[in-house]
Amino acid sequence: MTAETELPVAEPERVRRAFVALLLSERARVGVAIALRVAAAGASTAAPLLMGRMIDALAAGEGIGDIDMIAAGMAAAIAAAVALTWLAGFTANRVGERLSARLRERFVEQCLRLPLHTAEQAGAGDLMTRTSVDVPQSGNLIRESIPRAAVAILTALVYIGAMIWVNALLALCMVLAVPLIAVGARWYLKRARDGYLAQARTESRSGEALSATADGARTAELHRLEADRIAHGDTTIAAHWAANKYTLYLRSVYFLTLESSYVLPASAVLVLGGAMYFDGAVTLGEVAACAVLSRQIMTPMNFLLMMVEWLQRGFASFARVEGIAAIDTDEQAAAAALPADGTVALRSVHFAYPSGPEVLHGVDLRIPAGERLAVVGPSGAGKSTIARLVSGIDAPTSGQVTIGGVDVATLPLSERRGHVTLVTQEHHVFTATLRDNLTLAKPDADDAELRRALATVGAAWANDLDAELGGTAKELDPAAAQQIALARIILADPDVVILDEATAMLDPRAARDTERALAAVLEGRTVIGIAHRLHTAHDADRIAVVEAGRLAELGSHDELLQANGPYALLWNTWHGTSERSPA
Ligand SMILES: Nc1ncnc2c1ncn2[C@@H]1O[C@H](COP(=O)(O)OP(=O)(O)OP(=O)(O)O)[C@@H](O)[C@H]1O
Repeated sequence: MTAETELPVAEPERVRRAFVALLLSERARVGVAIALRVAAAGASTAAPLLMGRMIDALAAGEGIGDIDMIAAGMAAAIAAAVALTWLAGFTANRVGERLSARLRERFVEQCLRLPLHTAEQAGAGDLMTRTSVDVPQSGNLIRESIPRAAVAILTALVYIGAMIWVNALLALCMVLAVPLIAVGARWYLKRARDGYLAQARTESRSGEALSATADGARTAELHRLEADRIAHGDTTIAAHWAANKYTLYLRSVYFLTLESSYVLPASAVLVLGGAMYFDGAVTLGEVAACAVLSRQIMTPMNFLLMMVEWLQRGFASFARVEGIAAIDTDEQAAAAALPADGTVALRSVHFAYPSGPEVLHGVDLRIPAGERLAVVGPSGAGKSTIARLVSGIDAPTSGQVTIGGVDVATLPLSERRGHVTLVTQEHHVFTATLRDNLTLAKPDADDAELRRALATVGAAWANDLDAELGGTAKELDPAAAQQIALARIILADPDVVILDEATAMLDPRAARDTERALAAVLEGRTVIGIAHRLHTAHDADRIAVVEAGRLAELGSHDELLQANGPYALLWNTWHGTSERSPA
């Protein structure tokens, strides 16, 4: 097993650019939501201002008619504020939903484009946590945190503007809140990003540890590894717990500073306002309006500062989601040329799995287009590794693998899929109709084409293309699942097909039947069969014997028996004689 390498987390600059690009993709709607919010905040400042005006009118002994007019104005302002706030919230939610849907779709597309070796090395836990925790959290960021934070900022700005308009000196009292908030926020922000990233990372690891233990429960039991697995689970859970506790500590300190910060300015407005009123510098109404506004400002301010925590957490998740996009999916790799045909060539190919020893030590092999080659050899010789290199899942450490004269490593994934297909014994049937399961390989295939493909692989059971398969709907037996996988190849129509243990799970008779059907279908294509049973090798045009990461022999069945080398030994052993002998 390879050591797991975590998927990357996007750098702050990339996160910023991705986020702005996402917002700009809905710029008109975002603009409307902001305008509505400014209007709503404007309407809610009118009420305290009119209240101050009313106090002054009462103090000046103005007539009841004027007071009524002001009261009516206040009622209208409150009604407008309620209506506009609702409308602004509604618009912001709709935009948020659209943006978060876009984010989710993009994430799925990026996951599907991930090179297989990257996904394999990352392990299921990392990708699973990004999907189940970070994508929803990023959705919340876009749907709730950002609109709410924007609302809070706009509202606070409008309130401060209104205070300055009433009395700049009283508005200045708000500054008293700044030092405490600044110190608290600075302390928190310095630690929060790393804290939340560590929290997400440790959550992935504990998820990975638990799912690996559950998946391999039988093996763990068989090899008495229960204690090891439990200890591993405990360690990852302890790390997750410690990371959670740390972010909780950050929040506890931060919120305490926030709570204390906003008592100061409200008190200062009353004390200073009182003194100024007795000096005749302000009216009672102005003091009252500023006092109400100073309280009112604290609601969005307080909310905004609490949002910093949500925003931190949201952006930490967004960075993990965006990290997937940062992976070089080699889609960008320019396809300088496309394969001319199905000729496969390996030149001086060396390969080592990450952090492992070299497993292929200079393999040279040329398979002309249309040839059927069987690769045989003892377990661990490197047969499957050759299959992975030819299909482009891994790139050689040195040397070159080409299809139709083009380096497989330079072929973009989408192109590569059209030229080479690797079939293993894992045949996944999706919970969907038979038609959907097949059109994965060729989206525009019509029913007649699908039926032809099914008939070619001998899937006599498959006559209803609308039948629901997979999951609880209809559990398919391995042979039927394999027929679907093979029908997909026929539809995908690649130049090169690699069959790696593709028929290993079937009983020999079924395997032979399928291979016969395949032989007809694959006529004209290059076929590389990793042969675990020698009878399949016997049918091939040529046989490559791989031993300890090297090509030991190459030739037809008859030639190799004549040569009386490793293949002859395997063949004779298989037939019950251990001595090498000519065919
Ligand atoms: N994902 C991996 N990470 C690290 N080493 C690996 C990995 N897959 C295979 N190996 C190692 O590479 C070597 C070649 O393995 P490979 O699977 O290619 O052999 P094989 O000939 O196909 O064997 P088998 O017939 O048992 O499938 C072996 O030593 C194996 O342990």
